Amino acid sequence: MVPLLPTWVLINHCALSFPMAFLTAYVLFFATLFTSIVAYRLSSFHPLAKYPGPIMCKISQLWTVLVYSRGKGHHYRKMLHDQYGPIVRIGPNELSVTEKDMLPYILGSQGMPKGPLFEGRRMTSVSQKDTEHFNLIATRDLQRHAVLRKAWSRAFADAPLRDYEELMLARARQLIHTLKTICEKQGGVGGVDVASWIDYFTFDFMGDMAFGGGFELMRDGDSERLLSNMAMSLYYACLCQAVPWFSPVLRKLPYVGEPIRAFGSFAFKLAKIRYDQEPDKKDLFYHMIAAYRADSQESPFTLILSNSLLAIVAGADTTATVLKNTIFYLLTNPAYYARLREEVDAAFPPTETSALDTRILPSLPFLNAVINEVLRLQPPVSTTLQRAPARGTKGKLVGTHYIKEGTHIQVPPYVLHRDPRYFYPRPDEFWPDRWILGTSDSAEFVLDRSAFIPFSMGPANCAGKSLAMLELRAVVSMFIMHFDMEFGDNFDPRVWMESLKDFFVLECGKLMVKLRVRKRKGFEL
Ligand code: HEM
Repeated sequence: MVPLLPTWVLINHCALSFPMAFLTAYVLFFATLFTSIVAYRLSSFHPLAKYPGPIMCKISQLWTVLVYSRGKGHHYRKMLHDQYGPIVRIGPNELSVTEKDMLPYILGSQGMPKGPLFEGRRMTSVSQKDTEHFNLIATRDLQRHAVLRKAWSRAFADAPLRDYEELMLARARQLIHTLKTICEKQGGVGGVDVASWIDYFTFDFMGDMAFGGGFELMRDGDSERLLSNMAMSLYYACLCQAVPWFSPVLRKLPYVGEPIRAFGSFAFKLAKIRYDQEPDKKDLFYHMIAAYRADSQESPFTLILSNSLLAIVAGADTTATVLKNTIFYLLTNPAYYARLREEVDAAFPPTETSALDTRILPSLPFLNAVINEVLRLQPPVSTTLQRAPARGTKGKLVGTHYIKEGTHIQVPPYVLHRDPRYFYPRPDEFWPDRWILGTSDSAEFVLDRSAFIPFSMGPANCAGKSLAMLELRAVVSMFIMHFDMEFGDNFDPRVWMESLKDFFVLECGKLMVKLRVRKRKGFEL
């Protein structure tokens, strides 16, 4: 409407025809609007004016979209912090922080609710008002988050964990058995893309855990293209997270939105099946519904539907990434691989014929050091832990920094974990021994566990952390026990590193490995 006034002026005073006047008025209007916005964002009046950062970031979020579309957002963020320091302006209204003393005020119990990024990531077309349809991770309202979180937390208490452990070990045995069969068929040495098999395994297990079964990727392959639909959905979610208003538009686009819709209808189908029939074994939703009923009158179907995608994405992809990277780092460092094998073999001596005893695993120092080191160097959620002052509060004091409502903060674990102030020496290198040397902050050695946040921290930290650690320890140990591994012919570690893409969850490429079944007594599957 506003440009109609200059249109009238141009027609009457400059003798322009209506179409020319109309066009000129619109061009002038938007040029003035954009110039004013850019001028304001770069001016000293902007609430984030005092923070350093690249000019492109200060001008528009579209710059961030461009950077993240290439998958190297984690490298870019590290470069920004190396250049500008621990607090960087990474968007017109956004800061990135690696100052660990500020973490409790951002992520911790004195912290803030989730930021707008979580709206951009939503894969289903749920309106802003239908808050009961948001899953846990996408819920920005603190009270609503607390209700949902209680259900998730109860579903990960000790007793439910034992139920999931049984399911996880059954699937892990299936994975090892399948890989052994491949080795036999290939004359003793199986050349396989371990990355795909790990994806199949984590997906099958999440299916068992969340829906009482349903996926058989290890057995049947991925004919429904679940993994590629999930990967594309994550990619689009990653692009939209910086521009949440674009998310509903993108979902509706005919070709581009197809994988998101396919993945959404797949989750709907599973949720429906799960709602209609109780599984034989107690699964995630069995425990969640029981906990939820005590606090809410809402239909369990809504709970299942809204959280089903979250269970798969949060549980399968993250754990798979760490498993793949653990195998990668071990094969790149044969001395560490040999040391880990020694430790695992000693813990489960050849006379032992029983299956893996998971109770022993948390006490194996090198196993845990290796896993921590992988989580440190390649945290699956690398850069985008975002929080913002609660709506209507005007702002929040974060340490000594006042953050106004309408601006937000991200914490990038990838950068924090490589900060020499917290991990020193060799902050960028795979050096598991730092976890064995222990906590210290002398000039020669620093290991600051309070800056180690692969599972985030505070009230919205990873709900599945205990399960993830159980799974990581067990599956890594089983690979070590049952196989001799080396990289496949022509495998180039640089290509692997290049394949790691920060699409909000770290994505990986192919991991070609030669597997040889170990000739060793014991270790029954
Ligand atoms: C190594 C594996 C895993 C890593 C590194 C990891 C990491 C994380 C991180 C960093 C967050 C916070 C995300 C944010 O605030 O943006 C998170 C949240 C979450 N994770 Fe995990 N996760 C892993 C495995 C799992 C598993 C196995 C589950 C089980 C299904 C799970 C369930 C969740 C849930 C439900 C949330 C949302 C918590 C909330 O908003 O309160 N995660 N995870």
